[in-house]
Amino acid sequence: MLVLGYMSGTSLDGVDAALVETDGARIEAFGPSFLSPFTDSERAVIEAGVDAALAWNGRGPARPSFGAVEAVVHAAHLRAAEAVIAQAGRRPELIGFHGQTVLHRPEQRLSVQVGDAQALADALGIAVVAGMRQDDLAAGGQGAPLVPAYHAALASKLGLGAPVAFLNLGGVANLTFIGSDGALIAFDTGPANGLIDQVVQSRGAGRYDDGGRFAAAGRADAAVLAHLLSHAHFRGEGPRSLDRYDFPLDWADACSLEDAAATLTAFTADSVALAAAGLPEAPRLWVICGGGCHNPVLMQALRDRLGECRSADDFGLRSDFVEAEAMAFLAARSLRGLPLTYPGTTGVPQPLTGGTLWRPRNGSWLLQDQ
Ligand SMILES: Nc1ncnc2c1ncn2[C@@H]1O[C@H](COP(=O)(O)OP(=O)(O)OP(=O)(O)O)[C@@H](O)[C@H]1O
Ligand SMILES: CC(=O)N[C@H]1[C@@H]2OC[C@@H](O2)[C@@H](O)[C@@H]1O[C@H](C)C(=O)O
Repeated sequence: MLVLGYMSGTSLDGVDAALVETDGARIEAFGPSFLSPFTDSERAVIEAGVDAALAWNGRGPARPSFGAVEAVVHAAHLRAAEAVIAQAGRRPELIGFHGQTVLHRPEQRLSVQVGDAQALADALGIAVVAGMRQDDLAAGGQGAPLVPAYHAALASKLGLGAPVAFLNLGGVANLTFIGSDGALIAFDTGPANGLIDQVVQSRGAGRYDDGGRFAAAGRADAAVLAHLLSHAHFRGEGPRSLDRYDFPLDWADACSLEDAAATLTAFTADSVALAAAGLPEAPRLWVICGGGCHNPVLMQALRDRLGECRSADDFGLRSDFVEAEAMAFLAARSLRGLPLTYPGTTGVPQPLTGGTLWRPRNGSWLLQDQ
């Protein structure tokens, strides 16, 4: 069936939408994709929601209202749907909806994605699967990362020999390892671009380190790097999944933009290398997805530490839409009751399905037999 997957990631650039033809077991074909960018005022609304969520932190006083964020998220998803449906000339039968993460606190069994799945189903007249992190958290998993099942399906579709790793470089970096015995291991390795973006934005120098030009002109500060790498996460004491806001940035005020960018680029690469060192086998190939694969300085830093690293685009994939495609694939799995998460991915005790199905109250429900 044709499924529309959505992802609005932690970098707050916009909503990614991608169509995938899938039965939830195999990827049959890729349909059109579209990034619906947030306007500056929409992004400001989401940032205010993230700030409110961080101040609340999952503990009293009362949970803040995310109504304004919900409205912005909803509008951007409708724009994205309109674009991909027009390109495909066909309507999807199902939607996988992630929503906008404003807070991720797995130790409190809490991960907050803002969005109104019922409103989306009603507006588009298409059934929506949402809340794919929630059953996993309730069962003692981390609720993230969710994409490994899709990475495994991609590895199989492309015939990539194991051991192989996928690395997503968004705000946070998450890795999926597929071992030669078929083992699936996944976790967030540390930051990817989120901290770099924060420093660049705080200096009024754009939204991100375009092409890695600031990092290329700076020098990594070894003392700061050692301090950052002493974080509990890298001693295996932290959770397997991270929030974009989990690492300190106070030190950056004392650095030039270039040196801060160089230090943070090295931090991302070093934290992936630390994760790689703990894997049961060294991957013979790293497939890199997410916005970070457009940063040649970061890609070179990874190659220096890991060996063969290739952008997902080199395999005919769409590096910027892998997460959105994954949400489509997972929605189809959810509908069939197939596992979304595994002990080796989120730490859930057994392979577990998840997600809630929201049928449109006013439109045609195309999957009536399910
Ligand atoms: N040309 C480029 N040069 C350098 N960095 C880039 C470039 N293009 C994108 N990026 C980086 O990629 C980021 C966006 O990546 P992506 O869209 O994968 O993140 P996300 O999906 O929002 O985050 P997450 O996966 O953590 O939820 C940008 O914020 C920027 O840091
Ligand atoms: C809570 C949350 O939204 N986490 C994101 C974020 O972005 C990258 C990394 O951190 C990953 O854990 C996750 O997204 C993808 C889709 C995942 O769950 O696999």
